[in-house]
Amino acid sequence: MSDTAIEATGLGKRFGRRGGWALRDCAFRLPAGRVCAVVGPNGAGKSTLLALAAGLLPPTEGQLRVLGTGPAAARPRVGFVAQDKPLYPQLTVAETLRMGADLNPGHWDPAVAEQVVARGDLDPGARIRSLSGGQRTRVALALALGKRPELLLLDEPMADLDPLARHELMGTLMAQAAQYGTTIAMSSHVVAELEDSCDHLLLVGDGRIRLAGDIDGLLAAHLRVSGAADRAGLDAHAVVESRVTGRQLTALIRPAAPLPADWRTSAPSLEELVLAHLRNPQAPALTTAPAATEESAA
Ligand SMILES: Nc1ncnc2c1ncn2[C@@H]1O[C@H](COP(=O)(O)OP(=O)(O)OP(=O)(O)O)[C@@H](O)[C@H]1O
Repeated sequence: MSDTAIEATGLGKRFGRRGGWALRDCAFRLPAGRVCAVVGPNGAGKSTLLALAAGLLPPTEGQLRVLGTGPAAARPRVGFVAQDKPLYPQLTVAETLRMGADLNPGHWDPAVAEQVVARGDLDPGARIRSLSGGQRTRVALALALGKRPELLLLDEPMADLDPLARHELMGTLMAQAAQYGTTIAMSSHVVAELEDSCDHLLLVGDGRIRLAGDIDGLLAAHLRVSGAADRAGLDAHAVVESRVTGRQLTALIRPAAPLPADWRTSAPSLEELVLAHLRNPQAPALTTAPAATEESAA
């Protein structure tokens, strides 16, 4: 089994010959067994990236390896829940799960799928078209989890779930990851929701990878600093954002040299780190790949 779930090199996707690039020059590695948050503003390219990894879209340029092979070849081992949760509206919940079993001979876990549905109090005889958005999400997640995939790609899976359902389904996902070593890549706009469950981050902005790597490593590489207003003191460091209020300078930096002794420092939270990069699209990118200890600053 490959120790890498997804690896992209020079990956680009353009829709149509004259369309703009939805993704460009993307390079990152997601090690197997990680739970990865995929974050970024609207239109950044998150759905495109997940659909490429699911083998539903061909890349325009570059390479994408999934579970040690091409995305199309990896599809039987990958569960994908798209943003619009496509299901057959005329089928019942039970028929949908039976279809899941038929489509995944030899690796279908009926107990997992039925448990996800049952916890939502869904009537197995109910037609998909009669379900609410959140209930459909539950059925789509049941299908994806029942497949017992090695890699789960989830595009905003929690967006239309109520808080209790979010909590419960996030718990189910984490249990799956812990029990079977499933790699999960999950996009969301709610960073606080990902903080406790994810250990890896992909921040996509304007079709580029802005941050990629182990969350602890990315957080450790950044410092929130404050001190006397002297921007020159920042010159030695990679600055994500800085602000002067009166005589006070505050900044989020990647320190590259010893800091002045009178600066106060604190560790940023994941939400602070992500928001600072979203507010400052020109901030230098950082990609860390644990196995290769590769680091690049663009
Ligand atoms: N099928 C398509 N045809 C043409 N352009 C597309 C298509 N799908 C996506 N795009 C474009 O690619 C870019 C990235 O879109 P994508 O859906 O991947 O972003 P996203 O990060 O998932 O956004 P959101 O957070 O709003 O869901 C956007 O500019 C979008 O307009």
